[in-house]
Amino acid sequence: MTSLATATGVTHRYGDVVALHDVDLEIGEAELVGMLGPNGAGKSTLLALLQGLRHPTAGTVRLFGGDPRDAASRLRLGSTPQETALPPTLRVGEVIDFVGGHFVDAPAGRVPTAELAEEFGLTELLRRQTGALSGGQRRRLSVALAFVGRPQLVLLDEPTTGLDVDGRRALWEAIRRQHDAGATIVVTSHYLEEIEALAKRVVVISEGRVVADDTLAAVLARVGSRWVRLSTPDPDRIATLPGVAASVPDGDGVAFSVHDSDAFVRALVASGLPFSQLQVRGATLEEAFLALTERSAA
Ligand SMILES: Nc1ncnc2c1ncn2[C@@H]1O[C@H](COP(=O)(O)OP(=O)(O)OP(=O)(O)O)[C@@H](O)[C@H]1O
Repeated sequence: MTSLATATGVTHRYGDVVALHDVDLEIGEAELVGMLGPNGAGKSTLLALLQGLRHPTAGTVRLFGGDPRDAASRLRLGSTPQETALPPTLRVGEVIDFVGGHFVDAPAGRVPTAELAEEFGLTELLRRQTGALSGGQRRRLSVALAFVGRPQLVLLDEPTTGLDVDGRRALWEAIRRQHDAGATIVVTSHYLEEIEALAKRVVVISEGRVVADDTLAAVLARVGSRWVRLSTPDPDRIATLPGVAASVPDGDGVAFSVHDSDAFVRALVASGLPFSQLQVRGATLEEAFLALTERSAA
């Protein structure tokens, strides 16, 4: 795997606040990495270090093999911070031209304005001043700008915050297309379904530490429990079967949290207790996220 960005033994302090503590992270070519963590976990700080906006208190950060503070190391990097200020009197097309102008001599050149606008659903807005855009339209433009220099690595900090459901899905599609076309992407989000929809690898950060870094499937499997949902007139007796950790009402049925769903189903059948419409499912990313972040905070 070719490494595009690495953090090795990185600690970052803001005065007394330790925002990151001994973090290791490697972003390889062609990855689409989802970064999750509660508010204040350290995600934005890590992205700021990877793009040379901050320098670690301890440890090493490399971008394309160089120091991210050197402009030359950042030529193949695109990013959208959590908040962007756009010049309000410039038109959308002018802003794209302006930012794109920085990349005309970049190794891969720049994406033509019309093409970028088409990709991010901005074509109808090219002549509109950015001050007259809605919050969602501004966000779409900010994300589009990250891609104007045909970057090899793109860091997106909460790209879809403030977008409605359609806007969010449209942006996911655009991000996926950019990834399929070769871009390596790191995306932070508070929307777990966004990470589930986009990411192949999930990095969970809690209180400045990486508490999970694995494939989405492996992170889900880290939560050892499964849910067995069924309809029954006798939920209380089923809840006393061996291996049941919890039971909660679920629609017109009951969901039982168990560690070994096969053993539970065998015990259920052997018990002779009545049931119907049995379904088994694994943990959701939300459950995995809560379990991982609670465990690290404990
Ligand atoms: N400029 C700063 N000065 C002082 N403390 C800061 C600064 N920036 C961040 N912090 C602190 O560092 C910690 C990590 O913040 P960071 O913004 O990296 O978290 P985050 O995971 O991106 O959070 P969120 O999901 O809320 O955006 C927090 O405790 C935050 O208050």
